[in-house]
Amino acid sequence: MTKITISLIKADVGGYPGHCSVHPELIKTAEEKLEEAKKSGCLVDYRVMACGDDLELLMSHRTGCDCGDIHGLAWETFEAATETAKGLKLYGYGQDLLADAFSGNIKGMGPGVAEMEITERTAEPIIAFMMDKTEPGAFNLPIFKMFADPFNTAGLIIDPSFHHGFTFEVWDILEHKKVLMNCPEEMYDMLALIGAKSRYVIKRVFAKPGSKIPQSEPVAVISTEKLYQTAGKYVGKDDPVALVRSQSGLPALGEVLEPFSIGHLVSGWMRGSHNGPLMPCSFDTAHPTRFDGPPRVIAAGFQLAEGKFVGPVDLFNDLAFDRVRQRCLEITDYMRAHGPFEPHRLPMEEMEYTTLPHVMDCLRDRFVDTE
Ligand SMILES: O=C(COP(=O)(O)O)[C@@H](O)[C@H](O)[C@H](O)COP(=O)(O)O
Ligand SMILES: [Mg+2]
Ligand SMILES: [Mg+2]
Ligand SMILES: [Mg+2]
Repeated sequence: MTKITISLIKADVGGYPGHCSVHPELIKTAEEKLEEAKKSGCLVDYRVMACGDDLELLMSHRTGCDCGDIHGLAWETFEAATETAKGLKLYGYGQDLLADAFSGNIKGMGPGVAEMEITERTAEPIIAFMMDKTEPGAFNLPIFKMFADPFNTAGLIIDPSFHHGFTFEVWDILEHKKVLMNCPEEMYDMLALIGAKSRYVIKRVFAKPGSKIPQSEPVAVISTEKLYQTAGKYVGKDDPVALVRSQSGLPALGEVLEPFSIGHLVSGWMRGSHNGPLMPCSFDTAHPTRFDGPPRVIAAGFQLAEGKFVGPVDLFNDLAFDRVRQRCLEITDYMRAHGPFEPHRLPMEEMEYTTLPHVMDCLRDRFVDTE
């Protein structure tokens, strides 16, 4: 059977008001471009979604990962949406389009990319996670819990088809290196890395030998693009996305969603410079307003049908997540009370890529030696 590729490519091409949400006209522009591509046979299917001020293009096609045509289509779609944003004088139009022209692969040009080429199973549940006002490392804890924590995923204990665990591909995003680590065998070593979430990020998860899923195909993939590395300065947060497959030899849907019941602390929020709780929310409430936050995550659930998307179901639009939302609001009050003090504000090393160094530059000459 021909494989299908799922590409989730996102960019902030303008918000309204400020960095709060995506205007419906941008969604319409993107849908028109992708509908054309579907009619021409370039795409099998697509959905356009939004989280905060980020425009999210979910596409299925048969041309594999890193395909120039698909990345070019995403780039052109973001350019068209930028024109719409410009016309409406939306805030920061074209914000994440850091390159002047498309050059074959959208990676390193500003947008975030999560792509997987898979053999579609008889029934293929897939979840697209989209975050705003945070960075790729925000996925480390939930992805770890889904695929490696038996207190989260009962299947690791009781389902023989994945009792042997999973393999994680971890990237060092500063040194541009990667390593494959097996869980549970190397769990403690892996946690030593991925606990440092601003540097080491989980890029992919693979099934192990003996699984129902081919080992060469990822079961989860996360966007790891760091905008400041492309732009050389702070131009907004990376606002990552992820694709996760589920059920039948993989964590069940409920095991995939369970890690988001914590409201774990992530960095981002106001000016990309603060720690705060990641709040799971419905599509309709993914508009970060309080202190430009708190950081949000939405989950869109689909079944694949020969590459077509059946869905989405707005998975966090469920009262079962009300209590975590309440807890996130309490944590928000508590963290906000710290104002400019750490650990609400990020530590100095992580402020290096924000606008704070410019303020520090002005103070430099005033310092004299202590005794
Ligand atoms: O982090 C933020 C935006 O991130 P985003 O665009 O979602 O990646 C915001 O908090 C802005 O940094 C803040 O609103 C200030 O924005 P500017 O006035 O500098 O554009
Ligand atoms: Mg923005
Ligand atoms: Mg954003
Ligand atoms: Mg951003």
